[in-house]
Amino acid sequence: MPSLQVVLDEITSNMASEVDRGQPADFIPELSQIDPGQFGIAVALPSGEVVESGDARIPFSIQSISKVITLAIGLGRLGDGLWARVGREPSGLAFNSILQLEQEGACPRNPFVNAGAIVVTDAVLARNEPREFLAEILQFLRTTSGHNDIFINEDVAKSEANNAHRNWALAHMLKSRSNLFNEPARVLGAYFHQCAIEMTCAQLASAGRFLINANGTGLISQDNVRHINALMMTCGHYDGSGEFAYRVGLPGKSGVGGGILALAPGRAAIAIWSPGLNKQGNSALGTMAAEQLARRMGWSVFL
Ligand SMILES: NC(=O)CC[C@H](N)C(=O)O
Repeated sequence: MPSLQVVLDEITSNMASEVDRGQPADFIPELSQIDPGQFGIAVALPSGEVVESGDARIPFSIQSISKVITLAIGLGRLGDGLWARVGREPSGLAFNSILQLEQEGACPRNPFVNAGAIVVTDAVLARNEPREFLAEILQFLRTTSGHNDIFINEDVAKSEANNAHRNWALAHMLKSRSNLFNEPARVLGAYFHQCAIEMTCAQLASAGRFLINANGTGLISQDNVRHINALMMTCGHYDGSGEFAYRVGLPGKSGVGGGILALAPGRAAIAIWSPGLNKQGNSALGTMAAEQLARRMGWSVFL
């Protein structure tokens, strides 16, 4: 088995020479400014050791990776009751697609497409204040990562709120179908802020360890670990989920900030960041790096 540090350094140097780095998200103006030349990777092992390379200590916007945390909290709190409001099937459509919600009724396909994530945020928010909801998510991430310096970037949250017309459409559609308890503005305020949490690769990999532990942890049951891994594998990269499973062979969740959290069950939690996105809105170099890492370490769950 090659040394993990050597493999990560090799991948970082491979990525430095990639010319086709994708485009940073353009629908959140604050994110469109970010330099696509950056690349970071960190791997957290069950022992707690974290191995990293490249820009692994630069905070980035975790965006949709936050949906994994709200799902973990939602499943813990509501159990299977959550599935009355959101499905568990891949959508085969873009993360912000409106199509299925109109065609199929109130229940979004899965908790990772925006419509489904907005429902999960609504369910976890319930009657609480948005600041209590956000404090709970930050606390979850600080506890699991062991890092207290994890914060929300208000400018990113505002930038999205002012431009996320599709999310406003989705939230109003959900409300019109009686699958939102709170008012759209209240849910989306919470949702834009959870997406605007910033973390480094080193912090995110450490936090991700709660999802590679076969025995569950104090925070989440073994069943929920397995269920969340399954959903990350089938739905975590939207209409790029099949491609990610084919190339990488690991459960993963992407965000339009260019981050990816991938899990090698029982072995490693992996965080990769590079801001340029591919056509499906997933990190272009992040996917490539995850593929190289899984192959070099023999970590694909499909052998
Ligand atoms: N895929 C993503 O990261 C999307 C998150 C973004 N905040 C949105 O709701 O559109």
